[in-house]
Amino acid sequence: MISNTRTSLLRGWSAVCRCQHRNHQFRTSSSSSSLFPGSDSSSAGLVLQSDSTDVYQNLALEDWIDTNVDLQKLSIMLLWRNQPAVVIGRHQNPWTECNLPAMRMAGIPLARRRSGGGTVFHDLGNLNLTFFTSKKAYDRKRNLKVITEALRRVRPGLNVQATDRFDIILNGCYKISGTASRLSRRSSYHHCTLLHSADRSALATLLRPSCSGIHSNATPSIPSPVTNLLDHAPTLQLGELLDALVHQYNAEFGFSSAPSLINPADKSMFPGLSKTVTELQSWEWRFGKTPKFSVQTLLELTDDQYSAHTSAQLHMEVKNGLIESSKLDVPTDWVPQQFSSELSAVLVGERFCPHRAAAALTALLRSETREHQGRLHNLCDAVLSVMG
Ligand SMILES: Nc1ncnc2c1ncn2[C@@H]1O[C@H](COP(=O)(O)OC(=O)CCCC[C@@H]2CCSS2)[C@@H](O)[C@H]1O
Repeated sequence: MISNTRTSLLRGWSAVCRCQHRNHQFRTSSSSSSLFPGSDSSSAGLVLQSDSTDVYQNLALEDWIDTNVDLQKLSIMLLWRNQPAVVIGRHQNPWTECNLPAMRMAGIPLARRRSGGGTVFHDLGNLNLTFFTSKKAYDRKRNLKVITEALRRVRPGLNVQATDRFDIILNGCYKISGTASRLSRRSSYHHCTLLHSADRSALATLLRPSCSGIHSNATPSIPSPVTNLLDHAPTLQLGELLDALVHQYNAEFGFSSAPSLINPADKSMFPGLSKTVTELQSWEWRFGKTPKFSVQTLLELTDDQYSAHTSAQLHMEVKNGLIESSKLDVPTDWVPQQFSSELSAVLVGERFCPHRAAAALTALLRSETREHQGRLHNLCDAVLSVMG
């Protein structure tokens, strides 16, 4: 087992070496021992840049490095960007954190990362930086200093500061960077965002709750006013920013690494990574990992045929993303009591997901007489709308 991991690790990283040499980007030698210094050598630093913009591949790449690379003597700064995506923290509830219907409509994926903390929006105007070190060398303040110093270097007029909660703010109040981290037994990574030119209106639209009435102790996000660097430094191109970050990382830690472009989809370089991608994409990870929660909400019901309306009370318990119990109180003069009970019963065991639940309800509706169809459909729609 150990030798397998080690073999693939060496294979993977000598491939990084090969790629560096082909591009003449690296000054160091191509032997894997220079990438994995022995116990007597001093620590080394690498700068990597992912050429993927797929959120799952990039999160899996972080995971791969964290598990497969010996970070005791090697620090890495990984730079990466994603196509539009919403990234929630490990212990968060996607239904309270993001606008799932709007994301579905726009084809924007939801990703759950391994680290804790709040929900952020990514697109190509948002740069992500991951700082990998040994647990001993873990130092978020110093990593953020790399960013603030790099910004001051390229645009001395920018007023940027790291805060006590490891955000970076501009002009004393606008957030440009958010932080999260993951510590394992011996290694650590600290990752953060940097808003260069992200779509702020998409950010505001997508980071809204999908439904109200959810009670849980999932980690809530801490919303802040955000801004883009480009709005304050209109000539600051991403390339210039990247160069400054690489320069400052090397200067801060005494390294001399030029960035290497890596492709997380390269199976020979990152064996096993695609399995993590599949896991990160799964419903079970993205939604099923949500801490247990309950929904208690009022449903507004209408009957267009008779211009009538009423309200119903819905109470659900959701565990591992699955409806564990459901209780629906609808006035009995609105729909027969039996239908509300059957509706609740049919949902138990289903995913708290409008598609799955809709399939279950369609079968139930088919078995009903035409008499109440309008109201029954409306009731089912109201229940489904709660699921985002
Ligand atoms: N991209 C981005 N950058 C900075 N701030 C953001 C961003 N998107 C949203 N926000 C704002 O931050 C809050 C959430 O703040 P909160 O402090 O709750 O959470 C975070 O900051 C988490 C940062 C995670 C960084 C990881 C690095 C690589 S993968 S994701 C949100 O409601 C918005 O107001």
